[in-house]
Amino acid sequence: MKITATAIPEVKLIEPRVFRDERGEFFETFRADRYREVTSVDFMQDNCSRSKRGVLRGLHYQIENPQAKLVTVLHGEIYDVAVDIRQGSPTFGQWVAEYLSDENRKQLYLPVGFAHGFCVVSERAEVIYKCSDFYNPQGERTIQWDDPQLAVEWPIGSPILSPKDAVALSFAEAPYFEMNVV
Ligand SMILES: Cc1cn([C@H]2C[C@H](O)[C@@H](COP(=O)(O)OP(=O)(O)O[C@H]3O[C@@H](C)C(=O)[C@@H](O)[C@H]3O)O2)c(=O)[nH]c1=O
Repeated sequence: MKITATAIPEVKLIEPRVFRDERGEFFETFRADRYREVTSVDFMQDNCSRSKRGVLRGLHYQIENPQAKLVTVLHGEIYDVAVDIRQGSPTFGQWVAEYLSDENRKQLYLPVGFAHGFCVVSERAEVIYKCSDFYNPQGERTIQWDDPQLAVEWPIGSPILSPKDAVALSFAEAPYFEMNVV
């Protein structure tokens, strides 16, 4: 397993060891001892979503139960984005992105204090992610995927959005985290 810091060093790119043979392939999506190198959070919830090409989910975060996330693609390919919303962070307002797929088997780890989103660049994508706290619908916030201040360079235009994501907050009006509490 290879762990690489991204341009925002707290966001890590993980390349698990993939065992391929004539039957197919095998890799560990998570194991507590090895992933301690990446994070010491305790994961509390696992999620799975399936989306079609052109879908964009995000940019989401929880304000009351902030969630660190470990993102894995089971099928297809996504462009996965992490935005630093920790006020006082040297990389506040910056973003990093990685292509995660069932070919490259890369995973992305986002600590608490980041907004998360992804878009689907394959016919379908099935994504699983571990979260370090529970989902709370009241505590969820969404920042506009195309906020001009953030200027995330998405590989698709005119994405398919949920009604909630279509009326998201601008980055300027979104609540942030304090760097020292996350
Ligand atoms: C996220 C979530 C949703 N739901 C429900 C609420 C809703 O009826 C349905 C679909 O929810 P959403 O439209 O919010 O799903 P989605 O747009 O996929 O939301 C997710 O996006 C990615 C980018 C993230 O990082 C996640 O934390 C989460 O915010 O599932 C849960 O029951 N538990 C959960 O943890």
